[in-house]
Amino acid sequence: MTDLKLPAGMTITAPVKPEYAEILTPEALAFVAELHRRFEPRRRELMKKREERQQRLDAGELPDFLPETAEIRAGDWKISPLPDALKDRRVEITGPVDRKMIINALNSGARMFMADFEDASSPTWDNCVQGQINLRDAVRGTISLEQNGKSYQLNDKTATLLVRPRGWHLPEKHVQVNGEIVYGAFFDFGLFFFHNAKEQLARGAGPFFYLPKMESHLEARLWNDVFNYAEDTIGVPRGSIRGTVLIETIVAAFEMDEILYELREHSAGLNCGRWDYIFSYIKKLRNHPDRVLPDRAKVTMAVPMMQNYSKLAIQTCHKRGAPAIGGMSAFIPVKGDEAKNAAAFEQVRLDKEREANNGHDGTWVAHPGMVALATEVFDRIMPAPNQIDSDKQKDFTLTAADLLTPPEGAPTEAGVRMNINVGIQYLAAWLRGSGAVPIHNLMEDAATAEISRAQLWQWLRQGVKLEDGRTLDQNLFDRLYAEEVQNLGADFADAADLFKQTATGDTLAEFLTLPGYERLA
Ligand SMILES: CC(=O)SCCNC(=O)CCNC(=O)[C@H](O)C(C)(C)COP(=O)(O)OP(=O)(O)OC[C@H]1O[C@@H](n2cnc3c(N)ncnc32)[C@H](O)[C@@H]1OP(=O)(O)O
Ligand SMILES: O=CC(=O)O
Repeated sequence: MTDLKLPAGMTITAPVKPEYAEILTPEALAFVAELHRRFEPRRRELMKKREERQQRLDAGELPDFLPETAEIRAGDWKISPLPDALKDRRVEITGPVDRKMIINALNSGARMFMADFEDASSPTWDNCVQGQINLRDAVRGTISLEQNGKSYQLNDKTATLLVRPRGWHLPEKHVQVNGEIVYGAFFDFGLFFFHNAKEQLARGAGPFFYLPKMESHLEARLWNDVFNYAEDTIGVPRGSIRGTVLIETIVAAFEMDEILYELREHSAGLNCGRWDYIFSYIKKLRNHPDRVLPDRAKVTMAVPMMQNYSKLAIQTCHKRGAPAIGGMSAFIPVKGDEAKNAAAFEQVRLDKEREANNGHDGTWVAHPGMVALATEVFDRIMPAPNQIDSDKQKDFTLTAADLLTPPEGAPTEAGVRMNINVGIQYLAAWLRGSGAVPIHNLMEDAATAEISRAQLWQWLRQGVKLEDGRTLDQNLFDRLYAEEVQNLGADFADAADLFKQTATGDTLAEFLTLPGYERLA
């Protein structure tokens, strides 16, 4: 292991492999330390605001458009013009920062690749630092790999890179400044930006980011201030950084204009992060008996509440000259079963056609096998590079209730069992260091696992009536849970314990990845 030269006040409590020193350089760490010193107090204040808001929601308040920002919503303004590299984003593939996946994603034929330190990655120390090494090599076009007798290297034509750092809530527990933990957002963004921004600009792209899990425009303002500071510090022009904000909390859906406005010099639009959005709906409205959702499989993008969310994002973005990117269908190719495979492709086709017809400017896919299909759909429905200037959704109107009215239907025993089974299987993989896995032929990541455990928590708390008339009480839950755990077997004991803690605790844990992180190396 290697001794690093650390900036004053910084400690690192994890093993540093020799190659990590190429990323954890004194200059890069000094930059991360300064991000922490300047911006951590505001990050904490914003987390406190989240708690206060939750208390008001728990007491019966409902999210709504903010009266104090009405002028911004009514104003006539646009985001800065998009750089050429971000004008056509018809298909974006996403994946963890694993070396092989990065190469495969960049070669997949998708226009863009979002490399994910968030929901698709389990934030072990090694994943986070090795991920930075992988991305550094990807930016420079030198990434390659020999694995299982196969040689991986980049094609001549590759996707444009976007990076999703961890959200404001996730700590990087191995790094401290003056005894305070440095947060993952500062660590991931800081290291990536420091090492790659100038190189990316020189290659005709730029430091492009996806910004996850924000709950208000004030959180977007903090990112914008971080971006200004970062650009000035390394000496690149203002507006070099472009961030696409995931609208993936029910509260942020009421601040889309305001979020674009805060980031207007750095914005690359919005994305409908549907899975976290559903999780957030459950979490934020957990105390509201009239806002209980049916089984996860029934909360599709076709239900009115989700259609309204997609259309509002499109309308808001286009009014501001910004792209509105669609979301992730969890269907992935099914091996060894033609009929199921065809059904998965059909589901993705329907989802992408709905998005393109609504007016989205691009979409997400989880797997290289879905790139050609999504491209064919967008090529057919969106002949121009994007739909920003189209009239689709121009006249769309909605009320707060249209975003908040849940779809009809009661949960089922099968839905309860599926949430337990998938949640535990996912957590077992996450604890082993994999943040995205195929389970029952669907892509599962942290966001989908959050839905599983938050639904169970809310259903139990509300004593919900199942479709067959029985009440989901503790006795019934305990029986179903015990049966599912037994079916999974002893290897899943640790994950089952963590899952139960986050699905049945006295209070609903904010994120399952927080207690989970305490168990990670
Ligand atoms: C809700 C949200 O936040 S969505 C965004 C975050 N989630 C994600 O990004 C998930 C992305 N998807 C994945 O991670 C993967 O597709 C999984 C884990 C679901 C399935 O992966 P696998 O089990 O490896 O699938 P499969 O065996 O079919 O893969 C075939 C090949 O495609 C590659 N592949 C699969 N998915 C991806 C991807 N997203 N990016 C790059 N390569 C991929 C595999 O590495 C494998 O490559 P190889 O043949 O060279 O070994
Ligand atoms: O991050 C994306 C989502 O769907 O959640």
